[in-house]
Amino acid sequence: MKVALIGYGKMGKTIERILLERNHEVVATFGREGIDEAKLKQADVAIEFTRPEAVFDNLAVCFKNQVPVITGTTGWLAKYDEAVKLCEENQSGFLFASNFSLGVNIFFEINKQLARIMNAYGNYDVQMQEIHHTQKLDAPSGTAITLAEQVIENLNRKEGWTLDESHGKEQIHIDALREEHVPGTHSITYTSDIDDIEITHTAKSRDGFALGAVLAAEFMSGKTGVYQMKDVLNL
Ligand SMILES: NC(=O)C1=CN([C@@H]2O[C@H](COP(=O)(O)OP(=O)(O)OC[C@H]3O[C@@H](n4cnc5c(N)ncnc54)[C@H](OP(=O)(O)O)[C@@H]3O)[C@@H](O)[C@H]2O)C=CC1
Ligand SMILES: O=C(O)C1=N[C@H](C(=O)O)C[C@H](O)C1
Repeated sequence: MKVALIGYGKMGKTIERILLERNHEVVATFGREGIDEAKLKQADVAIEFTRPEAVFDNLAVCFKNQVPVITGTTGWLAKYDEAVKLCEENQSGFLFASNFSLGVNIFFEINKQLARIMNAYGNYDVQMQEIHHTQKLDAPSGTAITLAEQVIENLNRKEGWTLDESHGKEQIHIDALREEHVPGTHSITYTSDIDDIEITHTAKSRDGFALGAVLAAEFMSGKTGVYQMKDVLNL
C-alpha cells in the first residue's frame, strides 16, 4: 500500500515505522507547508495527524483528489458533519477515530456496557479522568469526549459533560491532567458511599494508536464512503 502522511510529528513518525514494518511504502510526507496534490495522488490512502485548526482543509484536499483519508487529529469535531458531507459530495473515503488503539476500542465497548448496567444503581455517581503529556493542545482529550458521550447515551441520569468542578448532578465531570511523557490514560469511576468501581485504559506508548491507524488505512485503501473504527475491528 502507498501511503501519504499528512503531519510528521510524534504520531506521523510512529506510524511511518509501523507502515515500514508491515511492508508498506510512504510516498509523501506533508507538514505545515501544505499538500502537494500531485504527490498526494500517488498514494492509495492518506493518514492525517496534525492540529485541530489544520485538519478540515487537509481533509478537503484529500476528498477533492479522491484519496481515501483517515484522521486521528482531535479537537475539531464541530466540523465533523461538514467533513462527512464534503466527503460524500466528492465520492471519496473518510474515517475518523478519537482513538485508534485496539485496547481503547475494546474499552469503549466495556464503558457502554457498564453505563447500561449502572442505570439500575442510582446510588453511584460517575466521573472521568484523562492524563496526557504536556504538549497536548486540546482538553479534554478526544477519547474522553467519546467515553463521556457513550455514558450519556447509555446512562439515563447523565445529560452532558464538563471540565468545571462545580457542576450539576446531570453533568459528568472530566478531570483533564497534563504530566510529562504520558501517552494517554483514561479512567471512568462510579462512586458510592460504600465502594468505587473503576475502569482504566493505560497506553504504554504511541504504538497502539499507530498500529490501529495503519490497520484503518489498510481497510480504507480502495474504499469510498464514511467509516468508523468499529467497521475496521468488527466490534
Ligand atoms: N486518534 C488517535 O488515536 C490519536 C490522536 N492523536 C491526535 O493526533 C494529533 C497529532 O498528535 P501528535 O502527532 O502527537 O502531535 P505533534 O505536534 O507531534 O505533530 C503534529 C504535526 O503536524 C504538523 N502540522 C501542523 N500544521 C499542519 C498542517 N497544516 N498540515 C500538515 N501538518 C501540520 C506539525 O508541524 P509543526 O511541528 O511545524 O507544528 C507537527 O509536525 C493531535 O490532535 C492528537 O490529539 C494523537 C495520538 C493518538
Ligand atoms: O494527543 C494525544 O497524544 C492523544 N490524543 C488522542 C485523544 O485526544 O484522545 C488519543 C490519545 O489519547 C493520545
